[in-house]
Amino acid sequence: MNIQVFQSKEALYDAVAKVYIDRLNQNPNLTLGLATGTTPIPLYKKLIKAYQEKLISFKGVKTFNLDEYIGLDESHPETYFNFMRRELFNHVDIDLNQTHIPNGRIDFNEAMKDYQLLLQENPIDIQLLGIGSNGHIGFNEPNTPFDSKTHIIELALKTRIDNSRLFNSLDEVPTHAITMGISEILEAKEIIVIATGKNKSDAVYEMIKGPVTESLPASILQRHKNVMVFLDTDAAHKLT
Ligand SMILES: O=P(O)(O)OC[C@H]1O[C@](O)(CO)[C@@H](O)[C@@H]1O
Repeated sequence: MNIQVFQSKEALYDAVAKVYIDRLNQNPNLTLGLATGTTPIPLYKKLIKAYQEKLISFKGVKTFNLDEYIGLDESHPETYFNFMRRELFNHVDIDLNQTHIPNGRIDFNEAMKDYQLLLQENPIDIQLLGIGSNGHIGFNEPNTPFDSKTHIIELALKTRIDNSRLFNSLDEVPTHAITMGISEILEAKEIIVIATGKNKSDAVYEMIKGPVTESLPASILQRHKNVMVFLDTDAAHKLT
């Protein structure tokens, strides 16, 4: 793992954005694995700015998101479908037909099989990951098998509590989600993990220094050959 710690979030997100700008200039037809949550928002803002400054284009880019809630109305602002349009897709020149998000509103078996097949056919060049405070990646909660493919998961109470800040109440946070599986995440040629804030420091420590165990899903990243981890000093504070 290549681990970088930054004194400011500004410097951290500038560094991550630079990686994307460089990679997109090398290959304008990248297949990107994208993430939601609070963590990637500053990166998406920087990529929108880079697009506006004509440093990058998304015309040839394909995207695959990690996950989607189950049970939210399609007009709900917290569906990851709506999140991605609001935070990135509506502001750049991406072809929306080339953007993919697991579908939380159709028959579960169909949704899982469709996404598994799509991922098999479209190898991901760079997978972006945040990390849950319990070590989840995508919505692969603790004790998800490392060999899992896209599946339906019951969200951990910790995750629902963490994410309740974005809803009116804990009751409104969905109990289930559809998520890319861990084995599919590991297929990406390159993985970029971003973590900021003290509430991620335990999970970050276990991801990097802990044993590789299904009880801390992000620990499997120790076995991937090409992982870059971008941390602020709060998220990194247990490491030294
Ligand atoms: O970035 P946040 O909001 O702390 O969320 C952590 C992780 O949990 C998820 O929301 C679940 O996939 C990820 O998208 C995110 O990386």
